[in-house]
Amino acid sequence: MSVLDTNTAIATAATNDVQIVPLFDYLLSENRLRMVDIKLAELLCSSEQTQRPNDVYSLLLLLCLSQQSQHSCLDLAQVDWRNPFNLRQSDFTKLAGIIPDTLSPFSDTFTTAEAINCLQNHPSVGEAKPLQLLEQRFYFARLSGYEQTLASRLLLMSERKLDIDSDKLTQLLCDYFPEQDAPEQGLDWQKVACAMAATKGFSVITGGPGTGKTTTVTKLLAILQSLYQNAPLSIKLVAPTGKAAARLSESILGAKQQLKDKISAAITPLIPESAQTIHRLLGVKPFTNKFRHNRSNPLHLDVLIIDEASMVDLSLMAKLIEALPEHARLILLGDKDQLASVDTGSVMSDLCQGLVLGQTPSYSEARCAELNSLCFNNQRKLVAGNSQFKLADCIAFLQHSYRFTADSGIGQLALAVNTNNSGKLNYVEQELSSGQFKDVILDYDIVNKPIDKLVQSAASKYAQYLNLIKQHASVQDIHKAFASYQLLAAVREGDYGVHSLNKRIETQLSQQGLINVNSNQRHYLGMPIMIAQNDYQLKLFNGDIGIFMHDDSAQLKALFIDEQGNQRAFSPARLPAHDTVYVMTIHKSQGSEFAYTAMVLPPQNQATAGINRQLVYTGITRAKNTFELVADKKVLLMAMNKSVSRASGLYERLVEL
Ligand SMILES: Nc1ncnc2c1ncn2[C@@H]1O[C@H](COP(=O)(O)OP(=O)(O)OP(=O)(O)O)[C@@H](O)[C@H]1O
Repeated sequence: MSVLDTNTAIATAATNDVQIVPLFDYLLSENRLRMVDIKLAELLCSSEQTQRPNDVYSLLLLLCLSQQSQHSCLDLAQVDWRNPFNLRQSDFTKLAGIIPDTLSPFSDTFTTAEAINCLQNHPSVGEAKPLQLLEQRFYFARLSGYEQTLASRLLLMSERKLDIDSDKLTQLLCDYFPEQDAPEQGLDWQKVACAMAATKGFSVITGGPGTGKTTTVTKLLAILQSLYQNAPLSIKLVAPTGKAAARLSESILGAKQQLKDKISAAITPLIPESAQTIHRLLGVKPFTNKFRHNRSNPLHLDVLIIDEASMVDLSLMAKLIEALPEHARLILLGDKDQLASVDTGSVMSDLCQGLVLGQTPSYSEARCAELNSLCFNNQRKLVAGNSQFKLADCIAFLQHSYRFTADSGIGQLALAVNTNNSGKLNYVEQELSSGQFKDVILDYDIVNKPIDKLVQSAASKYAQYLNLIKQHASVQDIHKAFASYQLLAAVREGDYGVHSLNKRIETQLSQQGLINVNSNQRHYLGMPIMIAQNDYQLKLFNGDIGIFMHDDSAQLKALFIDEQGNQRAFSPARLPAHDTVYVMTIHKSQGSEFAYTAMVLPPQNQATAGINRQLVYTGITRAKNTFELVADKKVLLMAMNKSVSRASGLYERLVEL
């Protein structure tokens, strides 16, 4: 909307039965700003020395909003000074109620340079002050501090000289990655990734689903233990959630099994099989947000592997890295294209900035020579690029999917979405209609299709675990059956949101006599729940899934399986906040996989701003064997076209000037 339109709208509205209020009062009334933001801005702008209090006050409110959207900072270069709070036409064209008096609190001629100038001169901005400015990035000091800690520690780790027997490493790489096993087209990127991670104190191994991240890291651990056989390394495996940790344990165990002919009997026991959550590794101090392990009480380990690293937020990553002993190696695993962490920051995608599918990452001349020597008998297979990013030589990108080959609809659909390629989407549709792809179901008829059909289909899948409960099957088997199917929703509210669909599925199962919902009791036999907030005392974490069953004394308990495979029972009264989970949001599904994953996107008139490429890609890549999409094609295309990123200065702190 142009400023002219807005002024016209305000003038028009003023003649009607609406009240015009100052912009910030309006934003407060709409819950877009919080009172705590206003108070903070007042506090920090109260100083006499402030030259431009009104502008700094407004900038602070923008910073608060940007932090609430999980950005690490406010990128002043990205702000539209004529409409900085992203007001819409509808904010000014109400027939009743209140409307804001202006589109922008800044003057018509205000610029980014002016914003930088007034912040630079403000007493609360600067070193050891509550606010910081780094070029055009405006920070709360805490988040700037985390970024700085992370950047400097990662750089130190990457630059540390390692004592490695290169001849032995070359031989081991040759043994674990024989030439005949390399993918037909191109380089064996898994071999390159192993060589990279073996020769640096810090490395990232990123890749889409089934590109062999776990297989590669298992080989890497075998290689590292072989290199240091005289003094075996202490290796720890972690993931951000219990579910992801359980999945990592399972995958490492599977990879070890598959590689049993390659890994020697002396090395096999030195590769850990059991992963834990990051919180468990760091040791949470009850009732605080502090950990037992920190800079002054470092962890006891030589190598740390973090899986699903895209889910780890800036603050947790910084605390984890601070708790590493100086000599430790760190390896991040994950898919850079998935949704960023629930909390502030986007560490994984920041570190993987600039990687493009089908292209060789940009490595330095010296690094290419080293890798060509270790992996390719000095043939010039890797050619140097010109990246200024100081960690470029630490980033390995796996590009060949072993799980989803060219004849897999899931892999092709994920690729179409991830690369916003509508031609590829058409190809998937054609292959589906000719019966070539058997692992995908695309249902675009969301408008005419009654929700009941979707609900019935989900209920028929959930009947399996509910029948197992009736048959008194083991808790493990019941959990396994429940996890074999999952319906994912993109939104919480509306007909196609989590709340409504959960209710409908519950009603359907109840009508079929599979569950017995009692209006006097919230919990019932067979009810699946997901924990909604961390409880460090009970060691139940956000995202953990429990199912209500009867224990030996016929008491109704929520039964969970922890990441070590042990079962844990809790009576309903002890449980932290939790929700029914026949349907979960795509956000909550991150770090999990399901044999059959169904995903529903709301129709166009209910689609919200949060539906984007990363969200849909994350949903698709949860599917192991079958993926079903129920969505209006227009909404799917709109999501593919919308890629989101978070403001952060991590990459820039690591760029060579
Ligand atoms: N070099 C390879 N040659 C043949 N098969 C492979 C190779 N690497 C991995 N695989 C197979 O591909 C499948 C996926 O591998 P893996 O689990 O290591 O991938 P991932 O990237 O960790 O997957 P996820 O998407 O679950 O994170 C496994 O069945 C594995 O055995």
